[in-house]
Amino acid sequence: MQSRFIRPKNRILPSHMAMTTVTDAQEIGDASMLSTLRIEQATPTVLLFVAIAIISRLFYTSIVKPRRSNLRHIPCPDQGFFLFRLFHEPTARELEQWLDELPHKGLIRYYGLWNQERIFIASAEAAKDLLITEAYKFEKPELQRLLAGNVAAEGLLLQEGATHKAARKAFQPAFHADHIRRAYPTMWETAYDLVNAITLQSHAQHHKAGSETRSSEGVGILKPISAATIDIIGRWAFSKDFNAVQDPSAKFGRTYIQILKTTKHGQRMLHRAAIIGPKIALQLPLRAVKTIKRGVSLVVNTADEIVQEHEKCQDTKSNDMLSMVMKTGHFSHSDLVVQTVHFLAAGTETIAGSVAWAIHLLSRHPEMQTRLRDEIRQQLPSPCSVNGHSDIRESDFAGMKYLDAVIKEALRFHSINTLLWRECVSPARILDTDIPVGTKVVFSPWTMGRDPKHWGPDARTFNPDRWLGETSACDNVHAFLTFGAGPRRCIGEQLARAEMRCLLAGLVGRFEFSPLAPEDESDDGLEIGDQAALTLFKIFEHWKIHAREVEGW
Ligand code: HEM
Repeated sequence: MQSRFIRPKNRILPSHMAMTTVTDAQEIGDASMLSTLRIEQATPTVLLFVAIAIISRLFYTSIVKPRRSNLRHIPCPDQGFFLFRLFHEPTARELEQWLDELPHKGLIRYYGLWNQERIFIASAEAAKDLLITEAYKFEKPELQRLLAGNVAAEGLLLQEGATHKAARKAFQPAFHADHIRRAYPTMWETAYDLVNAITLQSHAQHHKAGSETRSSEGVGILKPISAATIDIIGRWAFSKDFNAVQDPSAKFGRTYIQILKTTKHGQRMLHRAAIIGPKIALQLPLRAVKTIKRGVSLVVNTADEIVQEHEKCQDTKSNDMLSMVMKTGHFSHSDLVVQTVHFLAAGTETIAGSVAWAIHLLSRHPEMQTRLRDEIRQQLPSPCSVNGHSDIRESDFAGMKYLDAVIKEALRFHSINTLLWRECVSPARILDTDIPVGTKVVFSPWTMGRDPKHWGPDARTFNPDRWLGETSACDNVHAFLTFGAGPRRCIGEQLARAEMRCLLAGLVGRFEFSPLAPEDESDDGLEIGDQAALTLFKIFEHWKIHAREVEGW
């Protein structure tokens, strides 16, 4: 074959190539020419195959599969032409609309991202079948595993089958009421730190505004609340003082809050990531991806240090969650690291978001806020009083009916988990419908908590008094799904309720909260939070509120 190798002008060859003989060069030239030719010839063919594969898959999932579905008889809303909604995952608000408008018998069928079929649990009876009766026939689907596992690691929430049952058993004693009860002094101390942090922020604002009147800018309370939840889980579960509230620049707290907080822009990125799939999205050279990866690696290293420290002093009778779990001998070192990362995630943002929603709602209902403040001040010592913060006991909260009613109502009205997912892994039955393996099932603590069929005509109104009546607030216990139900029910529920008591009591006892722009906001809070289907991060980082100190406590 004639040599067609031409040394490119101005091209400096690396030294090892500069030694290459002409023959070598010719061969290399011929070979590279051949492969270039092959690639050039092959590229259109490969592209054609890829295009055909994508179109065939789209055709199958969008047109053939829905027509062949065994679940076609389940009522389905009109979602419009599939091509226009291919990249859209319906939000909890859309599901709520279907729940109201579509006649159904407890199940609704709809299409999500990439036109995939979903079965929506539209009644408390159906929720009972999914989460209790048939619980072990459903698992968490891959998309949710990847999204949650990326930040929260494959801990208890994402384990399945026998592995889950054994792990849950090992964790159970640490979440016993007695152990939670002991956390009250720590939680109250953290509430004190939180009140101080917000006071400082508000003073700094007044100073900046140059007056004693409240600043029109408001204060950002979400980060200090998140920091408080990090400090509490650190102290209660791991005997670790992250000091995140007192020192907002402390590395762990700052980084952790950065991973979990989001902006509207961040939410849009998350939605796009869900479209292309988190596996691919997490490989993209994006700043958000780098921030998450850096943050997660810090969390994993910290978790590793925490576990190592516990392993070194196993003899000392530490009573934190990790020590109790280690004593069961169930987990290896690496399992414990994973679970530590997991509990840091599970036990922080959920509570911070719920407290933030409660404050948002109370800020919009001053009469409820005043009633709550009166109860708090009558019943509890100020966390700022000399011994007030360390002497608190669970029994001090015993008569605080209105505080508990406000917490239940905030959890009902704004369940932090808007949508949760399952995939059928062995033939199951929900109500009178056979569910085939592979079916994606969605339940929504948010819509279920606001369904007038279960909660009465004022279901979409924030009304803590509904919990104080003689009769039950709803017609079916499974209509309150904020903590899930059955064997996968939230293991941290009692800890979360205790923490919400302390943080809310500290905040509302001390401050009067009011919205920055009442006329532009609503109880639903779409302006400050998101209805995103696929994420937990429901309140935007930049949300601000007026916080005025109320003297006398
Ligand atoms: C207001 C706060 C909280 C809310 C609303 C909440 C909500 C939930 C829900 C709905 C589930 C069930 C998920 C599903 O079935 O797919 C769950 C599970 C779980 N939660 Fe929570 N949670 C909160 C606080 C906590 C805390 C404080 C912890 C731990 C310290 C925690 C740890 C877990 C774990 C480990 C699971 C998995 C349980 C299992 O699968 O066995 N959560 N949570």
